Amino acid sequence: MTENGPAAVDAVVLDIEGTTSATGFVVDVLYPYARERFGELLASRGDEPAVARAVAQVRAEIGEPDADAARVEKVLGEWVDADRKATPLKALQGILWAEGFARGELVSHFYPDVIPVLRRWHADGVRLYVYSSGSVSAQRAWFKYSAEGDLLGLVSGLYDTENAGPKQEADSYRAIAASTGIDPGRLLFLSDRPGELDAARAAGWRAVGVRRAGEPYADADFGDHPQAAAFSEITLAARSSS
Ligand SMILES: CSCCC(=O)C(=O)COP(=O)(O)O
Ligand SMILES: [Mg+2]
Repeated sequence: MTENGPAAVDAVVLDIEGTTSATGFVVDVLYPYARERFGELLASRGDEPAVARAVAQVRAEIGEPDADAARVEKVLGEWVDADRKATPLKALQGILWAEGFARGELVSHFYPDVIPVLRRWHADGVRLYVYSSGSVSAQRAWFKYSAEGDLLGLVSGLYDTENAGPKQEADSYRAIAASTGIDPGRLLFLSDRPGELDAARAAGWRAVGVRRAGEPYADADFGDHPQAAAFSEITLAARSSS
């Protein structure tokens, strides 16, 4: 499909799960990796500022200010089972995943069509950003430890629900646009979830639904959003210096 908006695209903002990468990998590999390590993290590293902060957020969210480590671990497990994109869960997962990637125990997954297109867009001067429910720390590791090596040089910035806000709210996209300094109409968001596409468009962005066979949202109603089954189907309008 061709992205035929009124102006050229200056930057593409990428969702990860279901868009650049397989949900199956996240659910079957990453989730168990973190889940097996929550107990040890909470028991032995609870004083680390990032851990303590996330634990406080979990306690606040469940309305149990005195919840002990075992109770917090149980809640985290329930959130994983429900695939809740809760910010403190993502923060704790991100700590463990980043360490696993750095140790060589994890290698990120990208669909085969993605990296060649990201390299081409980057070479063409299109800026690339990430906006995922996965924490910034997890995103950094995801792009650094891919099967094709370190891809962080392609990426100009990383956004998550902590620094930008929930992915189904237009204000989050307004905040990202302001942070990048790019006109919203020249930002293109790629995502597998119609609710995220709706929010981006409500903020004045362009949006394309990435609808990959076998992904959980492949059969969802994408309304009138343009759609693509792979990045190779997305052609950005020619850019000019004006
Ligand atoms: C490296 S991000 C790990 C994936 C994850 O936990 C997640 O929630 C991704 O959700 P997305 O917003 O990218 O669909
Ligand atoms: Mg997604």
